Amino acid sequence: MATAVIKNNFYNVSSIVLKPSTAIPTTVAMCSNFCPRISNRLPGPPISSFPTQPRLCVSANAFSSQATNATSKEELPSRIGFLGIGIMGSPMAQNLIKSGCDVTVWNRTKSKCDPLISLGAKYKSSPEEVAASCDVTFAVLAGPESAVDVACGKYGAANGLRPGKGYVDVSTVDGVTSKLISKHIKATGALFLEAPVSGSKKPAEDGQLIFLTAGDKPLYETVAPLLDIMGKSRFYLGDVGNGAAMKLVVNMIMGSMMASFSEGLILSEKVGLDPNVLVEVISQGAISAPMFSTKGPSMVQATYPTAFPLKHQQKDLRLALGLAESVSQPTPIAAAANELYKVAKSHGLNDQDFSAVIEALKTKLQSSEN
Ligand SMILES: NC(=O)C1=CN([C@@H]2O[C@H](COP(=O)(O)OP(=O)(O)OC[C@H]3O[C@@H](n4cnc5c(N)ncnc54)[C@H](OP(=O)(O)O)[C@@H]3O)[C@@H](O)[C@H]2O)C=CC1
Ligand SMILES: O=CCCC(=O)O
Repeated sequence: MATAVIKNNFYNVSSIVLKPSTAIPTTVAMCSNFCPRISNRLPGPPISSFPTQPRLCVSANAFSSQATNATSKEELPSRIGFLGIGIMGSPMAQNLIKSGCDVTVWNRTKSKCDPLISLGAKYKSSPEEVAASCDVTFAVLAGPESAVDVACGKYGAANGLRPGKGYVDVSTVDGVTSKLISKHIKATGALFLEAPVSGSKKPAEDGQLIFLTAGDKPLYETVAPLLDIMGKSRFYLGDVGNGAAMKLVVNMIMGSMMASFSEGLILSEKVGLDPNVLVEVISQGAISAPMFSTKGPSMVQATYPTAFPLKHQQKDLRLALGLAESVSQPTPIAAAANELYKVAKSHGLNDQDFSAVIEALKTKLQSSEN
């Protein structure tokens, strides 16, 4: 059982029901004032278009007795670094800047930093320089290799860290990689938090991400107000590796759901049904999911505007299968889904949205490749 922390209070998560509009419980509704109050403590102009949806903060039961309201006693980190300005990193950094935070950015492809620099961000030419000039540095990188390289490589962030600083890795990686990065970061005397996110491009833009954190609790408490600017809820899950594992399990389920949904859309059309009607039927029943309603109509049109790149979904399935293998847990559905994403990649769909996996099921596409 997990407990929810909202302002100074702890709640049994199962007793909290988030409903739209007037049905929001008082205790949860209190939290809608949370971020503007925090943001007013940050330097810079007040937020005009800041998301005001409720924030839910959850920590694993084992930690609930120590959990405190992070907003009541922490010193806000005044200089924030951001490494990796991609689909996710860009809107996340943008929300911090718009909230008045002092943000310094770096990206391998420098031009992607330009819009953030226009908004007031500073720029440094290496992860090392960013980490050296900031109190807390966030990283949102493609996967294990880039996350290790940017944190621990030549000119990597670890070179700029020292006691009193913190490093928060938001990239989706496996637990082994996260522990390796943690070891390097902690060897400098700095603190480490893994903080992969659930939620895609739009939730990142809207400050509605779900943070799955693990690692140094004091750093979690320090960055909590920043997580609340970028997200709608945060989970503290204990030791490094638990956040990565939670993220991989979630994305394993998501990847399998999308593959199954794709089969359903294709089959419905083949037997003469309107796949748009299938999307509508699904939306009204027990298997309704925002993912199906949001992506279904564009999948029927065979368009895949990228929110979550297909190559990253296949990476996450690969890492999830490794996680399952490490504990000898059969995951046949995820293994089959992974094969489908690999076929989609072989058709050059790497950078399309992961919903493009449906293309791997199209007979015409497959036979034209044979
Ligand atoms: N998009 C989504 O919906 C979500 C993504 N995630 C995860 O967040 C992370 C980022 O995703 P997203 O923003 O979509 O991905 P993008 O592909 O848009 O961005 C990847 C980032 O990693 C950088 N990068 C890649 N390789 C290297 C390298 N070798 N050295 C240095 N930097 C490198 C890229 O730099 P450059 O610009 O130079 O290529 C870019 O900044 C991934 O781990 C992903 O799985 C998590 C939740 C949702
Ligand atoms: O890692 C990507 C997750 C995408 C999502 O949660 O919608």
